[in-house]
Amino acid sequence: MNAIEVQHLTKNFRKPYDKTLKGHLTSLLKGEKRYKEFSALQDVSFTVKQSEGFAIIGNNGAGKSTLFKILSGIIFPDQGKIKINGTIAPLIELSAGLHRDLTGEENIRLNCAIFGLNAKQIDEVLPDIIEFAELGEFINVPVKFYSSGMKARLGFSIAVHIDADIILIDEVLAVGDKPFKKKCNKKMKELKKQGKTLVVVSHSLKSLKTICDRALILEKGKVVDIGDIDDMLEKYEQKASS
Ligand SMILES: Nc1ncnc2c1ncn2[C@@H]1O[C@H](COP(=O)(O)OP(=O)(O)OP(=O)(O)O)[C@@H](O)[C@H]1O
Repeated sequence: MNAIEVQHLTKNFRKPYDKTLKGHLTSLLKGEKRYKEFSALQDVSFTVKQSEGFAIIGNNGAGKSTLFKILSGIIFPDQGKIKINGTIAPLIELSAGLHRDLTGEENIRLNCAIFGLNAKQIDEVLPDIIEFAELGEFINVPVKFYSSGMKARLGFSIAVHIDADIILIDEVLAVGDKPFKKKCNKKMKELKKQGKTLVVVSHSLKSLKTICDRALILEKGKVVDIGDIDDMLEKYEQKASS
């Protein structure tokens, strides 16, 4: 069964023309357009199978985060269809989903409640999330005082413990230290064995190899290729070095 089906997805954004204030005012008076439209995603189609590890690879600005935001329901596409079979836990951008004035523990409770866990379920899962995050005393400190690595620990730990069917992981492995990255990789492999679907964005290609079965290469919002992870990484690296 497919966990995710994406068909002909297109997302346009508006970018202001690079003009001086005088230029903008002149355009305004002349009734000229002050923005140009561009496609962050253009006719993107792919499927992710259940319990598959699926990587999205692409250079800066290729559209990876935009695609993740659409999959998580944070923003909507202009065109295209998405079908998600199951519950989804998005771990996108480090601080997204974490409230800066709440402590680590309060953020865990809040995120679990938003995901639909009741008070008893939250009490059950809370010790596991705290233990995995390894934040020590900082679990009782507001998140605004956390480093990016600490936020990544908390976000990752919440996302992998709330028992979602599909987990979206965006670049979290880039900021964690070596022992934590190792622990995350191990956890992701365990989750796959349990039948969870993982969709991962990372510039750390080596770690993708151990977690993902297939990959999609995005370039300027368009799908270049989809296939076996080793083939796609080789293709991407060849392109980068040419
Ligand atoms: N809200 C927005 N308004 C206007 N343009 C945007 C918006 N969000 C993203 N973009 C643009 O869309 C394009 C794709 O951005 P996106 O963040 O999805 O790329 P990415 O592949 O995740 O890049 P990176 O690897 O640097 O994180 C970029 O040109 C970016 O400037």
